[in-house]
Amino acid sequence: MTSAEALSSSAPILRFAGVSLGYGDFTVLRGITLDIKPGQVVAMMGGSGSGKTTLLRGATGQITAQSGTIHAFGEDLAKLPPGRLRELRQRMGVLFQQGALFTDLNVFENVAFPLREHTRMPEAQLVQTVLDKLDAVGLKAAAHLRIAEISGGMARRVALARAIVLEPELILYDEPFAGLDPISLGITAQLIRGLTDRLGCASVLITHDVQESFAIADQVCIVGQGRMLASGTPQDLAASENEYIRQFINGRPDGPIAFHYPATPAFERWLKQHGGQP
Ligand SMILES: Nc1ncnc2c1ncn2[C@@H]1O[C@H](COP(=O)(O)OP(=O)(O)OP(=O)(O)O)[C@@H](O)[C@H]1O
Repeated sequence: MTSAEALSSSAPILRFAGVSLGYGDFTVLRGITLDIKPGQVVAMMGGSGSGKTTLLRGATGQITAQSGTIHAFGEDLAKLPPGRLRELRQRMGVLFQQGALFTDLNVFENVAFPLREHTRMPEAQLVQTVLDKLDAVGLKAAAHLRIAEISGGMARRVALARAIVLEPELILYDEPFAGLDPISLGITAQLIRGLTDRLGCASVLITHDVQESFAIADQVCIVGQGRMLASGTPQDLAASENEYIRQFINGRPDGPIAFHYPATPAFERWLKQHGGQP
């Protein structure tokens, strides 16, 4: 069997089937169907407020589907008792835009933190595991530094090492490239691809960066207008004739992507209460 065949035959880590997601009576996204398999890097793209973060919240079970089903590791997230959901979440690494490192701990202890919290790993093994993960992000020799002593780009990489220290099967990245200089951006993209291949995990990234994500992704999904507008390989999307996709890829300000935030039922109620004109 080739690796491509192995990939296509393996069970999905994450499966969205006809999913609607939203908050209260406001539906952000409808009809989302998506399979993410081990070893895949999937880029989630879309305009501001299109629902990318909402999709991640659905994947971690933070919000439940308004309709349809979301399975992670083969389990229906809506049917799991809270304890079981917590166990599943331990198989996911989440990297938020603000890495939120502990400023009172050094680099090493920041990465060691999840191991100390969730495992009883002997100290010698823990030291080696943490150094290995720091090595994977190129920061082994920074282990002893305080967080105040490292740069913003380094802090991102420490947060990445911490997100992978429990060897998650699914890693969710919220805008991993935001605010990085072009070199750090390329390094981070290659790191995400390399870690996905090395750990055999799946990586889902929310990103606005067309160039870097197209360079490393197996699959790109574009959300907008309350649905999944397109999904396919970077090559498929680059060749698309669809206006929205073209506008998105080329970053043009004019086109079908709306500038105005759409009115929601909650806004209509608020406006009425305040006597504003629609
Ligand atoms: N906790 C919440 N309660 C109610 N509405 C929310 C909540 N979080 C997000 N929304 C709404 O859901 C919609 C999608 O937001 P989301 O954060 O998923 O967008 P996004 O694509 O990640 O945007 P951006 O790229 O600007 O971060 C927006 O209209 C937003 O106002």
